[in-house]
Amino acid sequence: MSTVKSALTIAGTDPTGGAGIQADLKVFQEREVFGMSVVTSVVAQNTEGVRAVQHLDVPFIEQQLDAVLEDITPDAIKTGMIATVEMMELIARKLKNSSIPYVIDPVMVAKSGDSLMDDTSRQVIRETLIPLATVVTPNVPEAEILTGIEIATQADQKLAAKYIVEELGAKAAIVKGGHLTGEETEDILYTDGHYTSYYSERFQTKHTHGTGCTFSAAIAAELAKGKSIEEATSIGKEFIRDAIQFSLEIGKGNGPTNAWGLRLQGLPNEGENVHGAPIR
Ligand SMILES: Nc1ncnc2c1ncn2[C@@H]1O[C@H](COP(=O)(O)OP(=O)(O)OP(=O)(O)O)[C@@H](O)[C@H]1O
Ligand SMILES: Cc1ncc(CO)c(N)n1
Repeated sequence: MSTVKSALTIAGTDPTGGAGIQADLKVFQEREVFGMSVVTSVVAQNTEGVRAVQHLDVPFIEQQLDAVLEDITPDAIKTGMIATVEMMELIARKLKNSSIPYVIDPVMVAKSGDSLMDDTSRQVIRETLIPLATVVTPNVPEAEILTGIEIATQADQKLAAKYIVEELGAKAAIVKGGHLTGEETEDILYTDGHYTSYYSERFQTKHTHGTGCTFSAAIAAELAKGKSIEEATSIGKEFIRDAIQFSLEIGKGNGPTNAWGLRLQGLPNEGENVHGAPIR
């Protein structure tokens, strides 16, 4: 029996591989958990923006979920783009009595500004999915929609994180500071009555496609390995820092994060792989 832990992502797709399901699977692989995925929406997007979206039928999403869950029990679950109320209700029904750590990245708008969740769902996610979450990882605009609190400062981030736990019923919330300004980014975790801040330098780069997906997938992977919420967030923050510092100039728009991080700080030398080992 394998001792490798597994994680399941339930999310939308990005054919350029930088966000959504594809990003999550790369992060799971890099964090050494076995990655599994259920697709909710197929998105025609690239580093420049979203061109079109097709939502899969809810009964078909259910068939995918059943196929995985009746075979393999994941050690952690992450949801990303869950665009409609019907999809949320399905996932809530499936996860209601589960004790599997569950990370919600409440994806609403892509970096390009394109909407990935309809208006009703932005409200309904509060009642359906958030109460089931082990960790919710909103960026500033998402936290504002979830809580109704305008966020401009660290104190506002704290209020919002506490609201998501105390009022909406999540076990923990991390209000990310990527959208604020300053020399550092500060992500604020609230859980069990305590705040913890996670910092990194703010890199001046436009290559931030998929940062939210990468961060939350890394946290889910660490929870799958049995780490505490605080430890998982700390590892996730280091992981996303490296993935942004060495983000990849791939595509014509905002390039993707680099899940290899420190191991690929530039292009590999000719004849070598990302580990610096010869390609045979
Ligand atoms: N320029 C930057 N330099 C360093 N860290 C950053 C930068 N931008 C974002 N981060 C960090 O990346 C993580 C993801 O945050 P962000 O707010 O960008 O997520 P997001 O907006 O949900 O991303 P996405 O566009 O994928 O939805 C957080 O830990 C945040 O602090
Ligand atoms: C499918 C998907 N999920 C999340 C994001 C947010 O980056 C995106 N661009 N696409």
